[in-house]
Amino acid sequence: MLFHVRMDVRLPHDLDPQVKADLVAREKAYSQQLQRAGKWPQLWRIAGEYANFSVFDVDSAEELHELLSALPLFPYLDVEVTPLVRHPSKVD
Ligand SMILES: O=C(O)C[C@H]1C=CC(=O)O1
Repeated sequence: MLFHVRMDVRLPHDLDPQVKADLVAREKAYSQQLQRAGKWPQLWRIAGEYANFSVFDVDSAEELHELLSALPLFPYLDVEVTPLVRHPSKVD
């Protein structure tokens, strides 16, 4: 199942810089682990925003929820999920 996910990162302005650096480093490592596993095949920065458009390829909505909830930045993310289905006009 494919899901389009928009994540807006909302880190507090007064967050300790060391805590922020650690969170971002752990987020990067976790996201790259999921990308290598094929679970997170698309990751794009939205130009001019601290936000991304992603596509997740997972077995279920429950799995997507598990993966997203485990993101180190999850407490600081606004997340919008859109389930995707194949378009009838899509050429293979
Ligand atoms: O920066 C972001 O968009 C948030 C998040 C998504 C992947 C990652 O490494 O950080």
